[in-house]
Amino acid sequence: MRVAVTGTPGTGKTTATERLREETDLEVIHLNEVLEEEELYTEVDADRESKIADLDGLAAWLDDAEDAEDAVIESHLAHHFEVDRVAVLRCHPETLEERLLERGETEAKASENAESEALDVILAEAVEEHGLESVYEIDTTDLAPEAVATELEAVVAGDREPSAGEVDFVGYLE
Ligand SMILES: Nc1ncnc2c1ncn2[C@@H]1O[C@H](COP(=O)(O)OP(=O)(O)OP(=O)(O)O)[C@@H](O)[C@H]1O
Repeated sequence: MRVAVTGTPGTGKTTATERLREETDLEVIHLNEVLEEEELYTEVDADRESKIADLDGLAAWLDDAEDAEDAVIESHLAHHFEVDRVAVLRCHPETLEERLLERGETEAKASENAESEALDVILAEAVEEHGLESVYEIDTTDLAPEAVATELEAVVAGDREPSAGEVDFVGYLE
């Protein structure tokens, strides 16, 4: 079973999957680390000061990595790969913005991500690529990282029903 954990930056993917790694025997792969270690990026986007992932390179790396067969793949890009289930972490845009500013991101990056979260961008991509029956939304706004990890464990174990479209932050944009 390969499960993607995706979501807008700041929804808490890294934090929750680290808890998952500590508390269970699940294999957790942080794609950001793979991208850095294997230099799987095509160019550096100067304006945003971020690297552009080489999606084909990452897909090939996942195909070859023995421990990636049965694993939790964490990244805001994780839903672009071959996986059995997709957990989409969500967070109210205002809370998301606060989390990102606290983490030291710029105002521009924080508000851009808050808007993208309000527009369900990653959820829509996940549903388009994997279908409603494979997507599980987890609203992390009022959940501690341990509780998010518990929800993720339930997704992996098959103890949760697929859910997409239950979280609605569109009012934030009005
Ligand atoms: N459940 C939570 N409740 C409150 N704060 C959280 C929660 N999860 C993470 N945070 C905080 O929010 C910030 C973003 O978390 P984290 O880095 O895990 O997000 P991410 O989704 O992995 O982001 P990125 O895609 O940029 O790697 C961190 O400062 C973290 O401490």
